[in-house]
Amino acid sequence: MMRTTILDIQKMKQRGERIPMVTAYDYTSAQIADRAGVPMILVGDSLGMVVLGHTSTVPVTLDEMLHHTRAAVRGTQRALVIGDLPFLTYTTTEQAIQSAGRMLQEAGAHAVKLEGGAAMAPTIARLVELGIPVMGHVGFTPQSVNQIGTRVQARNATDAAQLIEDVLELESAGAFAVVLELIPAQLAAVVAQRVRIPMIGIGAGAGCDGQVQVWHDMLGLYTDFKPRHAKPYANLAGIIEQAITTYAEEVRAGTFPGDEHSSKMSEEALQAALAQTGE
Ligand SMILES: Nc1nc(=O)c2c([nH]1)NC[C@@H]1CN(c3ccc(C(=O)N[C@@H](CCC(=O)O)C(=O)O)cc3)CN21
Ligand SMILES: CC(C)C(=O)C(=O)O
Ligand SMILES: [Mg+2]
Repeated sequence: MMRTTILDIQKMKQRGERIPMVTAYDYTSAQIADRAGVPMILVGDSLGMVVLGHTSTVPVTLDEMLHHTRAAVRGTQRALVIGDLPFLTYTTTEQAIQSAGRMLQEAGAHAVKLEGGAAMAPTIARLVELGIPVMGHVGFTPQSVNQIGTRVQARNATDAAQLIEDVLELESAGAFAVVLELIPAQLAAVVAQRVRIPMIGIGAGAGCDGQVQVWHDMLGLYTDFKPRHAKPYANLAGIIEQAITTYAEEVRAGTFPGDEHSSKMSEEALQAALAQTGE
């Protein structure tokens, strides 16, 4: 089966097909997402929160991202896997080339994502020139949480106009798609109509060309907080807790393991072994 390419993703927009994307952080989950037919998987730096237990994405390192991306890539056959570049790993074009290069060469990602608007355009243009597909990310950019807090962005006219400019710059720089996070739905819809490249929303309304959800949020696995933009399609935390509770009860009661989970040897072999131990 052929791997999804950035051209396939862009064709989806041209055909008016909406694009589902989900995060995944390891082999098993990426395998499930791939089997479900999701064309793009993001190994997000949100792993700092939902996998590593930090309170923001700021502490996440490139080595941690490479470690998880390698595992996720191994789980996929069809999905395009995007590695999120973490905080302060793309502060110059040279550093971005190093970081993105490791993401593709060492971790096997097929593209990278980085946060920022017009200011990132020269860096993105150079990465694209070198053959590295880049996804942009504007609106609420979690790596700037210490500067902007966690709230809907670009609500006033000035900020909304700036966001439109930012996306146009990213498109000109050669970004193959852009994440729009936590911006008003009407603004996201207008932006999506104005550009040829897919706009992937999270908390940005139904007018985007695609959507992205964090694995743990959409499956009900992360219970520290539930962002407004997240829809729990399952309550896996509850299901898992119940399964582990039942397991613990069965171990305590001696009803697990059963014969079907165990193996046997011949009584003769056992007696012979006991004889040899000097009984
Ligand atoms: N579990 C999880 N889900 C995410 O979507 C996510 C992460 N972690 N970590 C990285 C970033 C951070 N994100 C966040 C974090 C907090 C809010 C939040 O507190 N949202 C407010 C709405 C703010 C507003 O409306 O102004 C909320 O009440 O949900 C949103 C996105 C999105 N990403
Ligand atoms: C929320 C998405 C877009 C992201 O950047 C992440 O999961 O890190
Ligand atoms: Mg991220």
